[in-house]
Amino acid sequence: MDMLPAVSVQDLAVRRGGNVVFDALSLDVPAGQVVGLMGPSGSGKSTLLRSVAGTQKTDGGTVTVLGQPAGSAQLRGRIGYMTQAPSVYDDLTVAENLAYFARLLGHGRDAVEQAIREVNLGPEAHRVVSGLSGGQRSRVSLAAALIGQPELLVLDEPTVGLDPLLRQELWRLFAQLAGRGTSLLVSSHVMDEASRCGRLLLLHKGRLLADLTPGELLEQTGAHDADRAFLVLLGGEP
Ligand SMILES: Nc1ncnc2c1ncn2[C@@H]1O[C@H](COP(=O)(O)OP(=O)(O)OP(=O)(O)O)[C@@H](O)[C@H]1O
Repeated sequence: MDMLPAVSVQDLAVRRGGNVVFDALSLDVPAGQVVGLMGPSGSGKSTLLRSVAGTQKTDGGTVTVLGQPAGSAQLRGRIGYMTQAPSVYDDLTVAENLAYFARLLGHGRDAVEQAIREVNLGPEAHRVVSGLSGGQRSRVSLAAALIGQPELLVLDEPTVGLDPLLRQELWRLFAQLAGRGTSLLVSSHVMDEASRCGRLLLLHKGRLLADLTPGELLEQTGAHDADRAFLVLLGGEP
């Protein structure tokens, strides 16, 4: 059965501070999968995620999210968005932060407890955020995005600063969420995370360089790992 894409971007144009980030970017994010948005620093990943979340001023084209224009009020509570910089309150505990975000969305204590469990922050639940490590703080932001089990998760480099074990746990969680039907758009510039995704969108200088599965990426480039494959696509050395 063909499902509507979770996100459809058509001819998107975005300028930021006088820089043209996208001039006519078009792509689809299939529903119910972990879709990796990969690309080097400055390729436009965060700008695309902001456009999907509805927080980016755009200069042309359309971004349709779960059948609605990006940023529309009907999408509130249907999307969880985690920005690159932790966006939680330093002077509150983990649980207090999440209770606050849950209240905004009309959810109760169960939703808070579930989000804390999913990111493995149980032992830190009653610690003040300012006293947590960088990786723990980014997991608090992730937990905030997970509250209420949104249909689409838009996650900007959620595994930055995490040790390999935690990264592995989070990718497992993403796969579980997709198994339940959640759509995930996850950015990363760590190419070895590409193999964890169901599908990959590779951005380079504001253009879509490839839209394929991790298997197709290796097959089409003849490379043994995603890092090399990306270089091959860029026209560099295999
Ligand atoms: N506030 C800003 N003002 C001007 N230009 C910006 C601004 N933010 C981003 N840009 C430019 O937009 C382009 C895309 O940036 P973006 O942050 O989307 O890339 P990215 O792929 O997410 O990078 P990274 O992996 O380093 O986070 C870059 O050329 C960047 O310099």
